[in-house]
Amino acid sequence: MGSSRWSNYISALPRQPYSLLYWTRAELDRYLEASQIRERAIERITNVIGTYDDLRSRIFSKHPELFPEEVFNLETFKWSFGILFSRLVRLPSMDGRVALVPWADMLNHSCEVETFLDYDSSSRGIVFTTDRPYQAGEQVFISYGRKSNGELLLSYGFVPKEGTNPSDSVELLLSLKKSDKSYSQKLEALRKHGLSASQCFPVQITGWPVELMAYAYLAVSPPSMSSQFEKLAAAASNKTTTRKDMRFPEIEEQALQYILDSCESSISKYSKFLQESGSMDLDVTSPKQLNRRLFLKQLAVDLCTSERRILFRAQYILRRRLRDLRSGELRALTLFNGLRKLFK
Ligand SMILES: C[S@@+](CC[C@H](N)C(=O)[O-])C[C@H]1O[C@@H](n2cnc3c(N)ncnc32)[C@H](O)[C@@H]1O
Repeated sequence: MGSSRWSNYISALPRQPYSLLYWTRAELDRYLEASQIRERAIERITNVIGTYDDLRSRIFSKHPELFPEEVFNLETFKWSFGILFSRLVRLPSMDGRVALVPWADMLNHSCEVETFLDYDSSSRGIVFTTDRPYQAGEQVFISYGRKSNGELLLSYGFVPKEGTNPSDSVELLLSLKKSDKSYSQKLEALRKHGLSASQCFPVQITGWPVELMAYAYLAVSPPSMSSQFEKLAAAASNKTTTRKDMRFPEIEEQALQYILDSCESSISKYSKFLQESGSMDLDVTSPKQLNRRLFLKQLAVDLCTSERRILFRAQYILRRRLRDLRSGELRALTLFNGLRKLFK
């Protein structure tokens, strides 16, 4: 490596990138059970290990003289991916191609700046133009992209302070009910559009996407609406143009209640973890192990607190809409009964 022009750069890279790639399965289960980011981490780890196993059986093991085990092993492979996930830069001027940009990748992320790295064809180099003035000696930040706290933890191993990330979101899991009379018809419509019986949708502090609403409408729609299943599945998968004004007043209340139920079940998982986290780490044998556990737990507590905060907001909005809908219905019913009495 010493002969490489990149040797100084490579030796300055962290020995263990901070990312969920380095959490064990037991740590993911213990600390991130409430968050959907756990599934993303498991998927990512499985993919990295799967890719390594595939390369080892097809190439490394057949050419050990070119790929010696002491260099091309799972640990170094994982390290390389950890480095890539935490340092790759997407370059908009090069059709979004990704690159490792030595030294520029030493810049830390701030959710408050809109400064991105990009390729500049006139100087044939990577440039970044800051969106604010900096004093000499002040730390300069860039943006790693509009990512949620969960995505930042997944790839970069840190969680911004609660309430400071305007791009923060939480994945809400919605599922078709197995007892639904139209279960198989709905599932068929979903599959046709690349979705499944359980689906995650991002919820932000400002609200939720129309795709989530379409999925909820589909989940609660009665068999009499079967002609709409296809259209709703398409809207849930973001494959339709007519979804902006999609409303079904006859099942709106059920759809909102269905989202609220999912939201509340998710909130209770977060609350359980946050409540139990105080007394979680007493069963350790070494100070090193204790330090690691406390560090990971703090990251998990920060993530879960920020995700639950978004769900609390969604819960508030949903309850208010339901209350308005129900009081509107009640007013209409009272009016109707009044008129009936009048004509008796
Ligand atoms: C592209 S590197 C940034 C440079 C890093 N300080 C270094 O020299 O290795 C990304 C890593 O920096 C750290 N990092 C970046 N921004 C951060 C922030 N706002 N808070 C905490 N850690 C941050 C995380 O460990 C992340 O995995």
